[in-house]
Amino acid sequence: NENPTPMSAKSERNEPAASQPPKRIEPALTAGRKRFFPTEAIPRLHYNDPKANELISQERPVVLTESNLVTTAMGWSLDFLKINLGEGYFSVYFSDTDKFRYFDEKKRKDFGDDFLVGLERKDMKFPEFVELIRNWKEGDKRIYLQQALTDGVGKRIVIDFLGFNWNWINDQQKRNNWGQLTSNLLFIGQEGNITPVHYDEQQNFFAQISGKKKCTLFPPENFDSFYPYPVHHPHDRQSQVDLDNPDFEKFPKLSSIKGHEAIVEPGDVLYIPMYWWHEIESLADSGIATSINFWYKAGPTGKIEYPLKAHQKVAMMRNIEKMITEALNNYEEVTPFMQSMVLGRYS
Ligand SMILES: CC1(C)c2ccccc2-c2ccc(C[C@@H](CC(=O)O)C(=O)C(=O)O)cc21
Ligand SMILES: [Zn+2]
Repeated sequence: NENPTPMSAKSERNEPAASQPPKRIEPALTAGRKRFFPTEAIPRLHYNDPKANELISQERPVVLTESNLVTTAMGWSLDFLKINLGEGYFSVYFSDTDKFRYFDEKKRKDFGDDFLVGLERKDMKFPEFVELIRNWKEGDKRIYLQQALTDGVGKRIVIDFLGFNWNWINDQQKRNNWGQLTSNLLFIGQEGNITPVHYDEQQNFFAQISGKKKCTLFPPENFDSFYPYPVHHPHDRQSQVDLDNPDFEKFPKLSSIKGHEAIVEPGDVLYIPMYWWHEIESLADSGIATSINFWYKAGPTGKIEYPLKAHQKVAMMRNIEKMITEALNNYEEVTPFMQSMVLGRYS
């Protein structure tokens, strides 16, 4: 609220001092595009609720409220950032469609650029990005800024950064035996932008600062249903399927998926467990979407327990795929090689 009533005025009018915060109106999970698969709501719990900590320790998604993880960043409007983010260059992605499929620059050399359908990256100064996003109109390429919060940012940003709820998140890192915090990335994109379904190999506390994002998650058990690109492909870790027009002939196992959904609003933190598939849609009519994520490496595996967890099998498949592809040194030989190994022998 722009002009909070001064406390004195309140007491004169004998209003209850701290009136209850307005009841949160649950945004209908049906917001966003229609889906061909069933979904269930991701639990939404107070960040100190023991049940929340239980879910995190079980590597299951949960939306945490009231954590104040990034409350000091709530004032990071575009104008504020223009003044305080610093003079550096920022990575801005452009897409011809509403989809922003991640690509690994390092893997582009082997694949030329034909895979890069309508996606490109430009480095620019923040004010230029602000101009673009403010003057955007239907028909323009969509834009998405992604930038690591590292040194080089202005001192106001550093102060706000130091004001994050590090006590809580450092405690989470310790109690769950996670590895190091690898990065805090700042994301600023338009309403309607979609990051298609993919998985990351890190634990992620995903903090929403402005706008609403509809997050649809699927467990690592669904590895077979999402048909990820080959590991050496620039779209490694991304699913080949398009959830908006599914090709059930090419990807038959897609028909049996069930999503876990949440709409995160400013102040919410979504725990995206490592290896969980996730698609993230910046909801229309919710304004510019700003998020900060906290990516943690996995901790040491410790004792192997059977049966193996799905994400452990995903890690194994990745290693085997890498070894075989590199050893054969020929992309085309991978399928016949692996078929010879198992067809008629293990099946
Ligand atoms: C789309 C974009 C800007 C991009 C383009 C090119 C290369 C990488 C990426 C990339 C990586 C992560 C995100 C944040 C988030 C998704 C979301 O919030 O949209 C997410 O997936 C996560 O936090 O794990 C967004 C992007
Ligand atoms: Zn991700």
